Amino acid sequence: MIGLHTADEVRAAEAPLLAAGPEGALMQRAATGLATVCLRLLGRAHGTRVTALVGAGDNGGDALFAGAQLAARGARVTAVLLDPDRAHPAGLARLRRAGGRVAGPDGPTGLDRADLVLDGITGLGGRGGLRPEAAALVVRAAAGPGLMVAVDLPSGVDPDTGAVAGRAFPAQHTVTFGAVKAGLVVGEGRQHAGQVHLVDIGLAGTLPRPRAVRLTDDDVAARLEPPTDADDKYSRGVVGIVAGSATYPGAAVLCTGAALRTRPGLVRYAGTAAAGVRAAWPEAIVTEGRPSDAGRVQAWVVGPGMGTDDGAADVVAEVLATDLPVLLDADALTLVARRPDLVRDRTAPTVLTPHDREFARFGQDVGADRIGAARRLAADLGAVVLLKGAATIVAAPDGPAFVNGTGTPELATAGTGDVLSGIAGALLAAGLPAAEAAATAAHVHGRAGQLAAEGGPLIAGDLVRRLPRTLARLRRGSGAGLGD
Ligand SMILES: NC(=O)C1=CN([C@@H]2O[C@H](COP(=O)(O)OP(=O)(O)OC[C@H]3O[C@@H](n4cnc5c(N)ncnc54)[C@H](OP(=O)(O)O)[C@@H]3O)[C@@H](O)[C@H]2O)[C@@H](O)CC1
Ligand SMILES: Nc1ncnc2c1ncn2[C@@H]1O[C@H](COP(=O)(O)OP(=O)(O)O)[C@@H](O)[C@H]1O
Ligand SMILES: [K+]
Repeated sequence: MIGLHTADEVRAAEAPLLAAGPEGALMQRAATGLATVCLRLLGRAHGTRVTALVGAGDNGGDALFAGAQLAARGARVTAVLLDPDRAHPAGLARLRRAGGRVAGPDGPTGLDRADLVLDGITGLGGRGGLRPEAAALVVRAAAGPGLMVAVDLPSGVDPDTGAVAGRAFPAQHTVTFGAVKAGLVVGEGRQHAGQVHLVDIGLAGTLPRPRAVRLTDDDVAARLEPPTDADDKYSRGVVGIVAGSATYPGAAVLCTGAALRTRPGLVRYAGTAAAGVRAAWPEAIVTEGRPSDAGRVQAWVVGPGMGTDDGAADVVAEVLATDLPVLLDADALTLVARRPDLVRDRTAPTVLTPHDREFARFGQDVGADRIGAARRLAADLGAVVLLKGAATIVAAPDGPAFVNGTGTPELATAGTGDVLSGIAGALLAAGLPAAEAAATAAHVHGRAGQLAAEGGPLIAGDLVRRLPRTLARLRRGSGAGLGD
């Protein structure tokens, strides 16, 4: 698992190391790591042109020291000082000694010919939207040809939430120090961070247990155990699905197919799309009746495409009255938003899987702090909330939140959410704790999307078809060609 940390946690972890000295040692580690990544990205230093945007804090110090290292290897480095009187003195001296040039924002910045731009305007100390002069420099940098590399985090991105107020540095790479900041992997911060490179500056022993994490392929593989000799179709977990309608069987077909393809022990379907499901998936056990007619299951998935009429409301209430894990999606979310006590009163686990508009039906917009928003709704309802998005969040009333790291924008197509529900339902039925089932499902779903997108634009059914291969690759190990 990769820990995702806040600015305060990183600062607290740095404190004892700073106190133990020697002075500047941490910054040297950071700058060396930064210069090393830049060299790798440039291929060579000699003859390249680097412009470092330098604010008045230690983030600017990192950029100056790294710039000095690149200059010492033959790069033509220009440091653009936003606040010349306050630029990190030792870093500035080192850059000058190494042959680097220094300019103000209105001087010869070299941005129009740079091979690489280092963004050292603000890091952990940045607050609110970038000030006008910094924002203008970022616009000029983005218009130039240089590879955009953020120091610690893109200036203008909130380190904890990923919120961007106004403009932020649109990095292609972010070299971050000591720990991955949560703001780099969620919301707008994720869009601005590009590829994140973590430089070890020795904080591992002093960082607290993270309040947010990202699962790796290996973490997920460990939660996807294949069947053993001792298994039978019941022992692998029976999932029950209530979705779709006679007129719109699509959601039911996708959801049932995804559950079958994730953990094909047994899938039961109850609802008015029975004919469509039966035709698509003869392996499922299908009833036109109510959930109570379906036979025994270990977890329910309720909602995709089922409608919001009184009949649907009754079915949702019936399922929530069981003592089984229940996943609520789509129309079921609309219904429980009107009667949240149906969720609050449960003792068995409940998972809600809203996108932003469905989330808002519970009374508050998601806003810029997506992890915080998911946590708040989870605490309010006493349930697991999977908030969909480019980086899907899973939060429970307690324990760490999960920020998903897989997926592709190609997933923004109708029906992919129905597939996610089916995958998650199968993992719930298999007995995974609710938050882990949801987070594992989001990871698998994203990997299936990446695999499907290799063949061009995808439709939701492609995910179902790719699930067996996705699961096989994950189980074989992360070196099996499903890179980030
Ligand atoms: N501590 C350590 O040992 C290590 C620290 N490390 C590095 O230090 C970084 C933290 O440095 P930091 O604390 O000096 O703050 P930093 O990110 O440079 O920002 C402060 C500057 O930004 C300015 N500013 C603020 N908001 C702004 C805005 N909206 N728009 C424009 N400007 C704005 C603010 O201006 P002021 O308010 O003072 O006028 C001030 O000048 C950290 O991210 C990592 O890179 C590493 O070397 C590892 C070891
Ligand atoms: N830009 C994007 N990048 C990555 N994943 C996305 C993006 N947009 C949507 N997704 C994913 O696609 C799925 C869409 O689900 P949902 O909105 O419920 O669709 P539907 O209701 O049509 O099934 C979610 O898993 C979401 O995380
Ligand atoms: K920065």
